[in-house]
Amino acid sequence: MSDYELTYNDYDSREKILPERDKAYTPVMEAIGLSIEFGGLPAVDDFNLTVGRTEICGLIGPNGAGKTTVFNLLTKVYQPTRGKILIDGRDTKGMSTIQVNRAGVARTFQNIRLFKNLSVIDNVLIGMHNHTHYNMLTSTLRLPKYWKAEKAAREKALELLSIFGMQDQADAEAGSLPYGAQRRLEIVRALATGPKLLLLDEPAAGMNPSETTELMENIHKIRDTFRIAIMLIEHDMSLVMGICEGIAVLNYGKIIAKGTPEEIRRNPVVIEAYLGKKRGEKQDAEGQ
Ligand SMILES: Nc1ncnc2c1ncn2[C@@H]1O[C@H](COP(=O)(O)OP(=O)(O)OP(=O)(O)O)[C@@H](O)[C@H]1O
Repeated sequence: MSDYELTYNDYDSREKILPERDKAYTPVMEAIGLSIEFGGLPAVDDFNLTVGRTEICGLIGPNGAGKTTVFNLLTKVYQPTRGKILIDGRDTKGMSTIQVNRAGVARTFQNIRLFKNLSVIDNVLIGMHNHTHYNMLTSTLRLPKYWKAEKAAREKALELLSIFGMQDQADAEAGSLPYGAQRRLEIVRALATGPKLLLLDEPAAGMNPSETTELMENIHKIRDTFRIAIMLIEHDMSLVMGICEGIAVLNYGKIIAKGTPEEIRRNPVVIEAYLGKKRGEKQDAEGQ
């Protein structure tokens, strides 16, 4: 048995890759023995992962490995067959997608899901409204408290848009934005829900290299400004290796390695299962 096999799912070893600064705090997310089956086939199998409060963590693996399913479990789109998820130390068993969002988990999707006919700022305000507190009467009668809350929400939305330099596009129709800007808007909308853990599903998909570099800077900026954790699924290895502090590698629903970018890069199991497969795919393509 190799060293890697010994440590895959060893609970204590999961703490070892947390950034030093996060070790004294309750992890923002702990998945323990998380599993889900579809039609008797495991899509995610005994998934164990701890994410530190301010960590940028990558989830990588070949197509169909189970990465998006993990995000769907963390956001309660699916309930697990076995195992549990703690958010900020709190068991999320039985929570709905809205409840887990209120508990601090927000996400973006592989395929952009904006309200394309609404303005940029309205898309952000929708994210915020889950968390705006005034009663039906205040809202229906447009009482002063309503206008005060709306003004504060608008100011906050503009501030969030300014992270990506998008405040001047606030009134543009979301669907009219270029592709990269729509992806950035999705991140702003997720941030508007005030998450402790932001899940980004392939944030760099379809972006050109300069947009990707800018995105990497912005992911850092978001983490540093809001002091939150970010977990991302990404096929762009330069982005993953460039910004993630901890990386987990999935293959056929199982974690086959966890470690720092450097550890992952030289892990023979990963090279075989993931990078090796890519090389094989490339050879197939070249052979055609
Ligand atoms: N609702 C579902 N019903 C049946 N099977 C599902 C369902 N959701 C996911 N799966 C299966 O679970 C497995 C993992 O899929 P998933 O989309 O999580 O992979 P992935 O790693 O995100 O892949 P990619 O990188 O291509 O997005 C696949 O075999 C998929 O067909």
